[in-house]
Amino acid sequence: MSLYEKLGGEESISAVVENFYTRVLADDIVNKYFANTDMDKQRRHQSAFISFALGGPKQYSGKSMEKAHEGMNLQPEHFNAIATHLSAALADFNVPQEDIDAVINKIATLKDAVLYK
Ligand code: HEM
Repeated sequence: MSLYEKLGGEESISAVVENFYTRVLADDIVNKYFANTDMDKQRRHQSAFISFALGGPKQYSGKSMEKAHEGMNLQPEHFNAIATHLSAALADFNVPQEDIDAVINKIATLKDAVLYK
């Protein structure tokens, strides 16, 4: 069973995304990047992406990771902050640590695509 299914599907994923974004927007290391972002649009994108990262049915059809982060020159500290907030959000929903580790490992495969663009 995928982690997506374990969490209970789309509704739970939306709640995780909501929790995740509350954390991101409260964090001065990363929140400045979202100052001019339409957060509803961003949430939809992230929701689709996270569904994919957790093994859900939704296909992400947005921009490539390189294009999505072009001009931001993101650094490892930003990536780590985002990963930490995602971990904490999943922990809030009682996701077991080994499942959280698997999600973070999957997300980490995108590091090169996202950083220094
Ligand atoms: C594996 C890590 C990451 C993933 C999977 C990811 C995923 C995404 C996706 C799917 C989008 C939407 C692209 C679109 O508009 O179609 C996006 C946009 C964005 N990401 Fe990330 N992201 C990651 C890391 C980061 C980090 C570390 C930051 C740093 C703060 C960041 C900041 C942003 C911002 C600000 C936008 C919106 C740009 C705009 O206003 O259009 N992302 N990201």
